Amino acid sequence: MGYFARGFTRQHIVAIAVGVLVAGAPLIAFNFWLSGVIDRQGREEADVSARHAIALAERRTGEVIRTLDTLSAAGVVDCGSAALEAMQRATFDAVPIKEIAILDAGGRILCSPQQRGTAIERDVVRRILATEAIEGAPGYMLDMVHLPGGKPMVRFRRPAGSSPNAIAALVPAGMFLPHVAVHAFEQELRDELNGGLESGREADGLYAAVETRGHLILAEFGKRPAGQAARDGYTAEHRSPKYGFQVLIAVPNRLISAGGAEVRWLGLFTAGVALALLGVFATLIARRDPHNPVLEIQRALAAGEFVPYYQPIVDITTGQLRGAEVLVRWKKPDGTVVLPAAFIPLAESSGLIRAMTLDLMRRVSDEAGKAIGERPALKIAFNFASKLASDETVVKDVYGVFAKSPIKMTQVVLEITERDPIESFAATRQIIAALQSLGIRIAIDDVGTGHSGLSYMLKLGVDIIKIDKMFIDAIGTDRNSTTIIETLVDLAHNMRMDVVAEGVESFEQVMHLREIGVRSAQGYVFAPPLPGRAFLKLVDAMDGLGEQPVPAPIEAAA
Ligand SMILES: Nc1nc2c(ncn2[C@@H]2O[C@H](COP(=O)(O)O[C@H]3[C@@H](O)[C@H](n4cnc5c(=O)[nH]c(N)nc54)O[C@@H]3COP(=O)(O)O)[C@@H](O)[C@H]2O)c(=O)[nH]1
Repeated sequence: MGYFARGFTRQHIVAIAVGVLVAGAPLIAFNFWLSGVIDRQGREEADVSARHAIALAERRTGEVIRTLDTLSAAGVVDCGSAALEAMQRATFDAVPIKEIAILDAGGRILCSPQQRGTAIERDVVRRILATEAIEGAPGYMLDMVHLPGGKPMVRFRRPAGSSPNAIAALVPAGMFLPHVAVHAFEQELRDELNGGLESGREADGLYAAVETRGHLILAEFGKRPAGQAARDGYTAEHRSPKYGFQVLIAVPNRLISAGGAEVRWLGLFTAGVALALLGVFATLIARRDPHNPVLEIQRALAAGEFVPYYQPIVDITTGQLRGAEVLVRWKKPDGTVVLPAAFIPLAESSGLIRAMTLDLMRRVSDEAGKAIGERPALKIAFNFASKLASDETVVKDVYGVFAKSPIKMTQVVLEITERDPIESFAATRQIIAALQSLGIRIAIDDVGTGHSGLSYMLKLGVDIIKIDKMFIDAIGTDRNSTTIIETLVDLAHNMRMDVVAEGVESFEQVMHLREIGVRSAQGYVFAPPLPGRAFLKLVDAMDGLGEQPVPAPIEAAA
């Protein structure tokens, strides 16, 4: 109890209630929807059954009328042996007819192939309950007949030729409403109906009837619902356009819903399992390790915690600002600033580097776009992971950023490092060409540190080479490094490429680089990577300076 009291706060209870609601609402909605579908289906089935029953009653009536018409036309008007034989054959051929008889003008049976004995004897045991003319069949009368101990019968009768006699056919009432007429019902309904029809017992709330327009009931089972019972169910009614018969099938709602019980349970079970799986999935997502570094980067990216720092690039022959290299920093909400070495490798391996690079470009455009755009001589360089340089869709994205930016394409430099191997030389070459066609320039970064070989990298058709700090550090101490730098500078000049020296930390290095013909350099001797505001101040301050000697170092801001 103590644990419960301590462990569950109001928020927990609200969260659980919300969870139950969120999980339960779709189930309730689904159940609601399913009930609607089942009810609609049940009603449609009742309608279909009623239409079947009407079709059947029409077919049977038509068959009886055709048979009697044929006999009458063939001269079957009395009790001669030929007439009796024809009546016997017709009884055998017409499925619904159980007996054909010749009646006298008073309606008494004169003879029938199925009946032996005198007419008087037969009339004593046969009772006429009701009589009505048949709509759509001129000259025909319909009698409801009761046989002793037998099932209810329907008798069709017409004049026998021009004689005063009549010819009549006896049809069991059940022929107008057999169980096949309701075959479309769900199993439960079928059982009810069949049970009702075959056993004679009252179907539980289910009612079906075929009646004439004058409400003479030809066949029925069940108890006709009235009042509330009628309101608590659905009644399908269909009328025969030929003979005016009407079929009524009344199904209580209880049976309609019962018909779909299996479907409902199956549906609810499936929906429940799907929701449970969703729940498990959602829990797993919620429980994902909050310290997963890739998720952390993803979150920080969405929160805008990756910001650009700008390291100035200086013309060491004039002292003018030539532009800047953008270096990303992770500014955490607690104020700590994380250097790229701690997250760039993971951003690259997880694929987040693309979003990060494009985000950085947009931020630079927002923050320094105006200042840079107003000074066309300034260039802005971005580190461009070699993975990105082999993805052709990136060209469109980079274009999308700078097409809307005050920074012109011709001011943009993308630095591809020599340190990482190139995944596909052909694709990279193509993408570089596409970027260059926009006016963007491409630099090889960290030259001298990779395994690809400079000549291989140069085949990519780049515009700038950036000499790595490693060689700059060795100026004045290692002759080989100095020779390598001189060779690189010569090579670059011969190939009409620009050279930028990186990681320049001393005035001696600046002097040496200037002597061997290097014009652009970046390094702590001028400035560390600066946050946006400091960089913009520097851009402003450098405006007034004409051709000046190399500027004095600026204090690192981060
Ligand atoms: N794909 C991307 N990679 C990026 C991005 N931003 C940075 N990086 C990569 O991280 C590497 C390390 O960057 P950083 O820690 O910012 O270091 C740079 C400078 O701060 C540092 N530097 C510059 N001048 C000096 C100096 O005089 N002395 C000294 N000790 N260090 C100096 O060097 C790094 C310059 O990097 P680069 O020119 O790119 O080689 C960095 O190397 C990038 O690969 C990014 O947005 N995307």
